[in-house]
Amino acid sequence: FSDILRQCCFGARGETQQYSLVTAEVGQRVYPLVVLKCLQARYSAKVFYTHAGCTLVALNPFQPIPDLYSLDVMKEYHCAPQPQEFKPHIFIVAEEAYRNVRGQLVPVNQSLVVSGESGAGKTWTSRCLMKYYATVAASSSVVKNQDTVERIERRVLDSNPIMEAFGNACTLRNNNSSRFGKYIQLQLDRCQLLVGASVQTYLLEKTRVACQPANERNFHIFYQMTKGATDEQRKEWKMSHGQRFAWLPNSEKTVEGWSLFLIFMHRITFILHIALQILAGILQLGNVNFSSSSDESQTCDLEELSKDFLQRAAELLCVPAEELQTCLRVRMLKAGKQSVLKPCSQAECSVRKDCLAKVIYAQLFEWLVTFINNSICAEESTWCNFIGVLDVYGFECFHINNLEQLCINYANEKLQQHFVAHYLRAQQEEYVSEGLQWSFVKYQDNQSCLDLIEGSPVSVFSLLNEESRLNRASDAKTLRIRMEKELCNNGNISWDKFSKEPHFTVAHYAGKVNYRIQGIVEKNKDPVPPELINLLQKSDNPLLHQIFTDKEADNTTCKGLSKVTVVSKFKNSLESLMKILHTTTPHYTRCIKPNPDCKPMTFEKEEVIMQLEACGIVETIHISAAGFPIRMSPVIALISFLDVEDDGNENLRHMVEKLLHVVLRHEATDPLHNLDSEKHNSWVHCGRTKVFLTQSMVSHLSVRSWLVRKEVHRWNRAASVIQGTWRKWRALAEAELDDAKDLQEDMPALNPIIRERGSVQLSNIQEPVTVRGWPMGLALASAPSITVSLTATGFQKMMSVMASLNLPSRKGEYKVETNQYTRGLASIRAQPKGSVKLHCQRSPLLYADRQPGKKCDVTGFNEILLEKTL
Ligand SMILES: Nc1ncnc2c1ncn2[C@@H]1O[C@H](COP(=O)(O)OP(=O)(O)OP(=O)(O)O)[C@@H](O)[C@H]1O
Repeated sequence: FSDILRQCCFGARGETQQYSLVTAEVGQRVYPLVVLKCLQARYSAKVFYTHAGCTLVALNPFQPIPDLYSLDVMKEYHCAPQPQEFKPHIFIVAEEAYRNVRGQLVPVNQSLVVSGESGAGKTWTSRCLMKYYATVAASSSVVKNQDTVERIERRVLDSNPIMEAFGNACTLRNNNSSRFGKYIQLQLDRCQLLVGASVQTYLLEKTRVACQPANERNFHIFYQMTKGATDEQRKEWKMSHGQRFAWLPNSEKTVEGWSLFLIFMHRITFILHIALQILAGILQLGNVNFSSSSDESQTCDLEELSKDFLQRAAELLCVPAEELQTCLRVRMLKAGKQSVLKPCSQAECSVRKDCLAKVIYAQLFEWLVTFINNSICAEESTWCNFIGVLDVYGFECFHINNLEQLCINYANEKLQQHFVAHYLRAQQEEYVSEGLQWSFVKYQDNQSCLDLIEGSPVSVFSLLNEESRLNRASDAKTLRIRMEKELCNNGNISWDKFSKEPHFTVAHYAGKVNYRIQGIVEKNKDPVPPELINLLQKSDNPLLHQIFTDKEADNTTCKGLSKVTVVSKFKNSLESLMKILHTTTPHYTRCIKPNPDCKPMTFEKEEVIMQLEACGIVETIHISAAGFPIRMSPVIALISFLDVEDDGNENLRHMVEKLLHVVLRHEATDPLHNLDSEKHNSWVHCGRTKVFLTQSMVSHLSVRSWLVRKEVHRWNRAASVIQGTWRKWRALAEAELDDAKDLQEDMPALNPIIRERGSVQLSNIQEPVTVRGWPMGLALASAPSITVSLTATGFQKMMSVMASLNLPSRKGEYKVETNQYTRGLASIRAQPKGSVKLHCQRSPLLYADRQPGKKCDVTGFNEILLEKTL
């Protein structure tokens, strides 16, 4: 957590290693809010990337940001000796992974996990990463082949628009939404040059082919085809002029990826032409409608216009029209070894038509991925390492959630578990390297939720599969009762018995989600009538014939479509993905969508906080808080806690530890006074380079004399921890100029903080504020606006310090010359009714409504440093 705020406040990782955020007396609830505020402040300052521990948070600006991803910026990050000291950027993640490969650190292979909800910027981020590698890992010595062989980097990048055309669609949440997950493996040779790539896809939303949610669209490729077809192609695709397609709603909108499609059409190979012909067949199929039949024993008739559409579909799919019609209208029932033909109802005909379109599209997409892989994948002997980019759907929770959401959220649970394990390990490693004797109490992970979904012997998946195997229509209520009975021991599942629609609720790490049971088994079976497969296998279209015949040999897909359920297939592919992830060094990027309407520069807090929870940032904070969330260098600890300077004493850290305990024990008014020292020992640890404090220590420190009731910036925390008093502060303030010089010598380390000030926001430090001179001064110097409540006495003391500084005064007015750190001219002026204002030429510094006997508010108390140095 300290990392988060360190980054939130100061931008670059590592830059202010020795400082940490200390939020005193804040419950865990407050942490995400602090993160939220920081992200908001950074967003409004047009800073879109923020490091949060081992994660990069990427806020979507929803507008092009000039020069943020330019070639020069890429080079800058690539060539920097310490890129992590630059402003947070996706290129830091990219470069870090690349350097890991170059350094051959084990595990050498890397995974860049990009997640977030729809429209958050995953695809954009993945593209940036790929462009980065295509640039920095490009071979400069391929010139010899350049004329004949397309450079591999280009080919990898060019495959993107093709995949997006087939797999992306315009949805309510994103005009260019990827309707599948993907893991792109960038293959590097011994010299870490990009020599190839391969793509693995997950869970294509094939239902979209035949059924588009209201106000959404079908896959881009269909619109690109209908808009871009030449007369010749129209003829080839049997599209009449101005023909409307039932499966292409909202055709009037602009077509995504249009210009890229034109390029694609130029380069298209013969086989892709054939693929487009199949797609044209699907479109014609979508216009086929059946009328209802009054007699169940009779087949449904085709509507008049549909005859022509069916004929065209059959021709494009290269299957006999008669057979196609029969397959759609008649189903085959098996009774033992006998088969019986039964006419389908109108609704069943429609389901079969949709099913045909879906199975063709899904298989075609799979074929396309293989086709692309064949063109970009390097020979195994030529590459030795890889960097994988995983672009997956984020956690989803809609009003109605179906099997698709269950699969997506299950994948997210898996990734979250992987992330938490990695994060815990990283934390643990840091403690070990710092020499801390401490081990994590087993963290409450999400294993029980995963057990609920995929575990054995009984789980949601196992029950769904059992139900799917039964040769009968499934009944939602019965399934719900069964689930309730079998899964009642798992605390992650619950039911609302009074709900009209049978459903179950899963408590995911990111929140509870209700899943509808109605239709879930059918979706899981995803049945494809064998008649349809037989028909496609007989197709004269070479591609269609090939993909469906090949699939027959592959028992897990086509033939097995009736056997291998959706959840089993998904679970298997996810398991292989996890296996790969486990063998790589992961890097996490969480994309956040700052508003649901994709408006530029609009930050809606509720939206963001939900996503912070869903992407596991909140969880990370909790894990961090379970360890030592506060870290500071011994120097700063000394400066902050005691009046000790870093004199190079080799036992510095022991001294700090000792002194810290002394301070803690001798604070008479502090409740820590009554606590045994054993406990103290577990709260403060001095590592090799940093002092570590636990969260509980922060809470205790904050209880009374160091009471800090709201979110407080780390500097104030340091200041309030200080044992000093106004008197001491005054003494310091009165010290000779030498003292000020000493201070200035110590300043270089702190200067960056002062320079970086601007994102610090504080409110309400309650009395008594124990200011012991310059750390507080620095704290204040680094904050542009702080509200501090002081007692009237405290205020008077401050005034007397002012007076003791011999500030030139006129009647009721003090003038203060500021020093190099504060710059500007300040003055304290008596205000009517006893209030006092401190003015500064550069910014209003201090405002106090002085109400004798009551607390006063002092606003903009940010440049007190000047008193000290004066
Ligand atoms: N860094 C960025 N700078 C400018 N615009 C961006 C950036 N990231 C995202 N966008 C904008 O946001 C839109 C949505 O982003 P993107 O398609 O990457 O989302 P996604 O997370 O992949 O969504 P989905 O899951 O629906 O595919 C992009 O089309 C682009 O206009």
